[in-house]
Amino acid sequence: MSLFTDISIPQLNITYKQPLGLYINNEFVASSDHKQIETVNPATNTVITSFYAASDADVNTAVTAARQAYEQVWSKTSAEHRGRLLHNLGQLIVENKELLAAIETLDSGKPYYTNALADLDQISQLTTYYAGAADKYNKGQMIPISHEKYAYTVRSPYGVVAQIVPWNYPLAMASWKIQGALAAGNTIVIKPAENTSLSLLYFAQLIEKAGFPPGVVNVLPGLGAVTGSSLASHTDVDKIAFTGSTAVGQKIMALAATSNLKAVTLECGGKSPAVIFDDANLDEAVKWTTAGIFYNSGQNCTANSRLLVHESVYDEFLEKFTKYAQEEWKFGSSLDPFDESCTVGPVISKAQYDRIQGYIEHGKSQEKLSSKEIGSPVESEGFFIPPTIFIDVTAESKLAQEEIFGPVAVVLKFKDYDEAIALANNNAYGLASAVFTEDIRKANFFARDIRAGTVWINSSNDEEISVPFGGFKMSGIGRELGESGLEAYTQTKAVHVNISKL
Ligand SMILES: NC(=O)C1=CN([C@@H]2O[C@H](COP(=O)(O)OP(=O)(O)OC[C@H]3O[C@@H](n4cnc5c(N)ncnc54)[C@H](O)[C@@H]3O)[C@@H](O)[C@H]2O)C=CC1
Ligand code: BAL
Repeated sequence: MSLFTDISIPQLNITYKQPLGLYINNEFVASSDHKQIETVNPATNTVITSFYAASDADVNTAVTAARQAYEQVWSKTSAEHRGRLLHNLGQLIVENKELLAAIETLDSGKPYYTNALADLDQISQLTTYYAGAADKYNKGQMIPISHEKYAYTVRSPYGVVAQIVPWNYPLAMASWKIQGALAAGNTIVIKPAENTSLSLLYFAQLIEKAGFPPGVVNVLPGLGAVTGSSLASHTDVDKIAFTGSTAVGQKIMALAATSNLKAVTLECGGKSPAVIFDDANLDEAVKWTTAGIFYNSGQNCTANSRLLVHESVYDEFLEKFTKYAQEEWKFGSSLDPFDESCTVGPVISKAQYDRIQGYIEHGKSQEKLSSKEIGSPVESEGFFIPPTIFIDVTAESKLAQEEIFGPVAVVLKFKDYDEAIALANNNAYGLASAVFTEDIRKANFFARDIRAGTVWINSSNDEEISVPFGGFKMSGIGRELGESGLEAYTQTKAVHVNISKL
């Protein structure tokens, strides 16, 4: 199989050259065993192309390249220069914005105009942030001890870091990891999700163009259980950062522990509550929470998939929510994510489609829950699931406890603050939360009492790249974005300086 292929996207009148190889030492190569993975367009369930899948041997080759690059070049590169190369990368991202977004839509099914272009805007913003941060945040401390001794600390990069990312925000999740790790002075081996590798493979070409030396960033598409596991257990990888399901995060943490006790950052699953109190601005709450569950077809780890509503406004909220969602969150006229009217695309795969439909069927047939289909089911080869809400759900419901990761929310009722916070915390996850109230004390009591890594007050899912992101409980370990995105890729070295004369 060739290392490149031409791909056409007629909806945007684009034809481009798609890399299909592993990206090691700033060049594309075939996998050692020539194994390949097919990637499918989720809107049509048709094969787009196949690309090479990295073997254990390829992982070792890439890690060796990253190690040599770190020891011989990158560890001797100034923070100012790292920032300058990231600035170059940011300019190339802007120049390639529309094409990168189009590849993302083709491969993941996310709507081009409302989602993919917005992902690229976030990527540009965070690249600029880390380009500027590289020579500013990695400072240590000077610690005077005595007349004849002082100490200082240094924020050292880990060295070679492995990164594994999911399919819901392919290039954004990769950029959350790559840009911070580079700014902090590490070299990288990153594995995209097998069902959405095309955008990162195209993006890899920008690495060399931006001036990064060979081996600084290596991109290894491949199967999670093969390439991913190999990275997690490799003894010459100093740190691994993962975004994806909690179940896989636990496997990775175990491999990290038993291999070489490498450092770990885990961004895992969520079942985030949005709590609407009786004094909430309901129109605002509806606007934010419909986006909070239906944006990206609900494939959002911080999706507010549990709606907890005070009993006195429950019926009014449900009526407003349903009406607004029917108007704003829909497949569009042609079931095409490239259509400007599309705000809800297909879910990523047949496997995810079946998994989500399983939850919907369970809710209806096993738990006899009432549901409202915001949109109508469609006849399509694609994996389109209409936005759905289940009402009058109890805390013990399978649909209230487990992550569905699709355009499906559950609505629960509460009578007072204590019941609301108890319901909100009654879950194994703790990634994010939202609260809607006009009472500043109640809002801050909630922010204090909720066990979640992110709290949105009178909004939902409006991320900021300068604000730390990560979860409590089974939602993960560590933080990304903002200064955390640099701290996560450095470790502190303490130097004691004795100037006494014995
Ligand atoms: N906290 C966060 O920021 C995010 C969390 N997620 C969570 O991820 C899940 C959905 O994404 P998926 O891609 O299905 O997750 P997943 O865990 O199946 O896959 C994520 C990545 O892990 C890799 N992988 C799979 N098995 C592996 C193994 N045994 N060893 C090493 N790597 C392996 C996959 O190839 C992929 O690149 C949901 O639970 C979602 O909430 C997704 C995106 C962001
Ligand atoms: N919204 C970005 C975190 C995620 O991947 O879902």
